[in-house]
Amino acid sequence: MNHDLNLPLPGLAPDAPPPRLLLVDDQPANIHALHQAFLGSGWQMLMATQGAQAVALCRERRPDLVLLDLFLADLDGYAVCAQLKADPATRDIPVIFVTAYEDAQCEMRALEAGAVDFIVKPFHPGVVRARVRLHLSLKLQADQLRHQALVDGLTGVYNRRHFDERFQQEWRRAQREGSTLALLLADADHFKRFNDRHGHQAGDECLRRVAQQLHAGLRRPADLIARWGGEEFACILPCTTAEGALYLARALEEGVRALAIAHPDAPHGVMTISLGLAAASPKPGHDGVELFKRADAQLYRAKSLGRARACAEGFN
Ligand SMILES: Nc1nc2c(ncn2[C@@H]2O[C@H](COP(=O)(O)OP(=O)(O)OP(=O)(O)O)[C@@H](O)[C@H]2O)c(=O)[nH]1
Repeated sequence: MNHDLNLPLPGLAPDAPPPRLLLVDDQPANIHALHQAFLGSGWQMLMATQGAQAVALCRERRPDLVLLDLFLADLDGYAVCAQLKADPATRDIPVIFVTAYEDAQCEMRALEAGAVDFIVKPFHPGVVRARVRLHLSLKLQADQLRHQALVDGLTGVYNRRHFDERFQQEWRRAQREGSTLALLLADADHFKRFNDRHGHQAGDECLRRVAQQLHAGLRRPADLIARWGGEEFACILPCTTAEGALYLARALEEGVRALAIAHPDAPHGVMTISLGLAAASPKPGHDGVELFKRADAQLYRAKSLGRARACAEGFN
């Protein structure tokens, strides 16, 4: 039993899945020896005997850490590490080299290629575990910080900064692919009155529930919701026409209404939202500002028609 593996891993949330390690070595016996070092950890082990296979596994399965042999039959470890560091999807995965070459030049090259550590074979299993634990916990803590930077602290949906970035990406993608992108703006109705009657804490709780309901109501993996500010939310709906977005917006409105959050000072007696949306097939040289203006005008129309509804251009 490796007792050090039973210690809590700093940075690993209690409900998080177990960490995933990728072991890369052209000799199955070496993979077996590394694997033995982590027996009893409950961690997930992935294995590769070739460099290209290791890179592909990193892209597909996103391990939390890679233990990488220096000499492989196809790509050498430096090339594997450099490829991982060059790809935004894999660059944050820490790489530890494990090699029989106790040579300062090799170690320098490994660190220059982006490795976080260098272990010489034959290794002591306890030392490998200690180093892996250290780099794994640093990586998990960095993951948490990266995640917090994208998320709105109150509601748990994405924040406006992340929304702006993703909107630009989706806008460019729609330009390239000639597809239609819809933008949906949603605003809680008479929210000032809700705060005034129930207090800000209850207002915050209400916003959390509305945000989670909106999030749960999005149907496609590429759809994204963010808190746009205050009591307003924005959704990006890639590959969606105005008609499709209106269908979704109506379902979102019904979903929030069905939460039945008591709001005695609002016409329906419960919290409702108003939504405005617009869709565009972006042309080269156009930015998304106009789309925001058009969605905002429809939100204004929904408010002025009595709230608790969704409006889109060309639809009553
Ligand atoms: N509790 C809480 N209130 C917030 C938060 N952000 C914004 N608000 C409040 O939301 C209210 C928005 O008020 P208004 O913009 O007048 O809109 P409204 O009362 O919702 O009225 P309509 O939008 O016209 O239906 C203000 O009282 C803000 O203080 C927040 O994070 N928590």
